[in-house]
Amino acid sequence: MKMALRACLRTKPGLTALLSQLSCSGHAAARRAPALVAQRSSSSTSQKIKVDFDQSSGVAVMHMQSPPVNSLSLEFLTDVCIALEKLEMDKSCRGLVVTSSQPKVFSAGLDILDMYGKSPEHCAEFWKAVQEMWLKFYGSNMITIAAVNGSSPAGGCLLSMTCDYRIMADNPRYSIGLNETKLGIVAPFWFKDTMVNTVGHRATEMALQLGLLYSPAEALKIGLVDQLVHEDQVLTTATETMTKWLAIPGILNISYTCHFFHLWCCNLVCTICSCVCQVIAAKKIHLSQDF
Ligand SMILES: CCCCCCCCCCCC/C=C/CC(=O)SCCNC(=O)CCNC(=O)[C@H](O)C(C)(C)COP(=O)(O)OP(=O)(O)OC[C@H]1O[C@@H](n2cnc3c(N)ncnc32)[C@H](O)[C@@H]1OP(=O)(O)O
Repeated sequence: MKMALRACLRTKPGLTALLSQLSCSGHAAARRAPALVAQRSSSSTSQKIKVDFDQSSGVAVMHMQSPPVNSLSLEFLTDVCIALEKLEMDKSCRGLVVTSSQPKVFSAGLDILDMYGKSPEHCAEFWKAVQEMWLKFYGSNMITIAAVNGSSPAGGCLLSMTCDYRIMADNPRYSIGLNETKLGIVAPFWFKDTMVNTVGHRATEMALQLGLLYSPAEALKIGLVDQLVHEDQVLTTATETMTKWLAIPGILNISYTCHFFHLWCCNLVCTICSCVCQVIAAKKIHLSQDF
């Protein structure tokens, strides 16, 4: 699925342009960007993201380092998107591993504090940034592997599902899943679609209706993650796996099918509608709070 989306993006410049208009690269571009320099290995750091790029293997490792739990705030999302954009532009970068520098947590999902009591403008910007992260990872030209070295609820789970492969730490204290229902919120349909593409319809129905968080063993069983390893081995296994994937001829050039392209277009149109609705809702809430 992800490869098909990637191919769509590569072969449809119009769509790419539309996406870039939709995306929040306006505010992203205004911010500092981690630079990738042409040397064998390079390391670039924003406050919340560290990228190590090994030019000889063409593999970059993105470390999320936003304490305490890598919650996805507007600022953090923007940094992630900028870092990804930079890597995407460097054609020598063929693979990306995403992992966490925080102990016990991959990502706690959307930053709840960044959604509460904020202006409608901030909410709209925030929501756009969430969508941009999803679009950028899902449509990435690189092979992406999530090295899930801790708990990964809600938006954290979404982030990992946008990757081609997920390796999780085999620690029963960690959990992963779309738990929005348990928080009294509805997971947006494109969260749902991403999960359907990962684990299928029935497992997604159960997961979303009950707001399930899965242990690593349960997640492996339903296919939400692809591999469990000891937590000390998550990153090394991810880079080894990446090497194997990148050795497959033409891995970055898988052709797309019309079906996937249609699905992509549907998602795009619905995303625009959803974005407009969010803004309207935010404005209504704002108005009602005034009375
Ligand atoms: C009206 C229109 C508005 C438009 C805007 C958009 C609105 C859209 C609404 C629909 C959205 C639907 C989608 C939602 C997706 C999400 O991602 S929602 C977020 C869901 N996240 C969670 O449920 C995670 C909750 N956290 C945890 O389960 C645990 O914290 C953990 C397992 C991640 C880590 O556990 P532990 O290591 O034990 O740490 P803690 O002590 O629990 O936490 C440390 C510290 O972090 C704070 N924190 C945790 N999670 C978040 C978070 N998601 N956002 C912000 N902050 C978080 C926690 O409060 C602690 O802070 P303090 O130390 O107490 O200050």
